[in-house]
Amino acid sequence: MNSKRAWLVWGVGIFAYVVAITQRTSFGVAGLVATERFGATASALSAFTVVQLVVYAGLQIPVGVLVDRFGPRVMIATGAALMAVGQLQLAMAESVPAGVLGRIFVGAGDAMTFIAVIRLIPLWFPSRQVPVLTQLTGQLGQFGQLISLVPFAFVLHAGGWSHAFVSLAALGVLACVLSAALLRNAPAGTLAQKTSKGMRETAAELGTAWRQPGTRLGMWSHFATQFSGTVFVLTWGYPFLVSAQGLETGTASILLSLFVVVGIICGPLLGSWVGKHPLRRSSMVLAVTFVSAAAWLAVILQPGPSPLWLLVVLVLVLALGGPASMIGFDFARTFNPSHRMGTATGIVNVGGFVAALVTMFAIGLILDLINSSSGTPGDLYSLDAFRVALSFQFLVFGAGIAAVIIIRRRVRRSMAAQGESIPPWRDVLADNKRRRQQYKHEEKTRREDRK
Ligand SMILES: N[C@@H](Cc1c[nH]cn1)C(=O)NCC(=O)O
Repeated sequence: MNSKRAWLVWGVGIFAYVVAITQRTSFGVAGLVATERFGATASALSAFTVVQLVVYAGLQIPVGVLVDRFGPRVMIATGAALMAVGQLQLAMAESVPAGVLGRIFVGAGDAMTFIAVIRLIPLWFPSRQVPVLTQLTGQLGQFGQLISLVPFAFVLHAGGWSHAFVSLAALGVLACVLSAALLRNAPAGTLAQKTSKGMRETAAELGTAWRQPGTRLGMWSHFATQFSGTVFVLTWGYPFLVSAQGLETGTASILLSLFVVVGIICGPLLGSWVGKHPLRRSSMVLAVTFVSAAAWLAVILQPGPSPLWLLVVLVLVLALGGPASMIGFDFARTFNPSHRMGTATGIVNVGGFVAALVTMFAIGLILDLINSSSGTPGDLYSLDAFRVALSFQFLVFGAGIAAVIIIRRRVRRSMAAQGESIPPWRDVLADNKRRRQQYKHEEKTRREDRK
């Protein structure tokens, strides 16, 4: 355990996840070019990403079961190969259906990657390192967005559509070859756990994982915290910043790349906060969700384009949703036995992506409705249209907040029935103050003893 081999396996897993995120986010950067290439309306354009995410979200639970059966190596390599096929198809596509077919392959391959990479960690590392490495995996994977935003965008604008997507296919082939050659499901001499559950047993496990309120708290936490940032990065963020807010494309790319920086800085901080306050995880979820909704409100209520500082604040707050959504996986891990973790993780991961795809589709639809009813077609991405369309998010924020509050009451009731009660904030803060004072007092005594 924890040998050079373990780090190599983790490194290759991270590389495969970075490549998956690059494939996932590439279409968001290509959105404006795609509008011209396919002559697509806003809702047809969002169909590319919506279909991709439907496939991704729909495959989460089956993939969890398959990872248990066949191990992460096959799943990661197959996922990378599928994404390469999808991007090749997109490179050649000249119609909306042909392009959407490519994104279906990308969504399917992407669905296989994160769960399988996460599954490698407990097989190769001691359990005390698992939470931190899981958070780091989630954050490091987001570097894939930077690849989309900088080199991919460069090739797209300099070399054209086909070159850009063929390059992404080549990256997928590289991830596939490296995964097949270097990944191992478990250290030599360890028997990788394989299950051979039948359909009925698998369905029963799924039902048990779903009935566990902690799993649903994880799913709704993922739902509430992740969707807005995902929508922003994958679809509407770039056209909103460039066409509606009037930013230069370079400035918009820099703003989008802040997502990665915030994740890398805040992920470990949030992880350590969660470690110290495991009974306050849902409060952190609610705080991040409220702040995201407030930042959107401030931007949408601006009479004209927002000042750059406000857009930076919006991006920073939305970016916090990524690390906060990892709290959902923490709920899955701590409320389920290890043999049900894959299924529970799959359920949690569905939350944020379902919320994101409903939102991005609705925004596209509203933009089209406004455009077709305005009598001055052509200004599809105007600021006023975006202000109306983006307000749809408040419904989703509201649903997420309500669901987290309701389900956490259930979780707390069942914890209380098992003798574990949640101390009020007042007591926690008083306890922290008392501990700080005690520490200061001990330090002072030690210093005086040394004199
Ligand atoms: N919560 C994300 C990962 C993340 C971390 N920071 C920003 N995003 C997640 O659900 N990942 C699943 C995946 O397939 O990427």
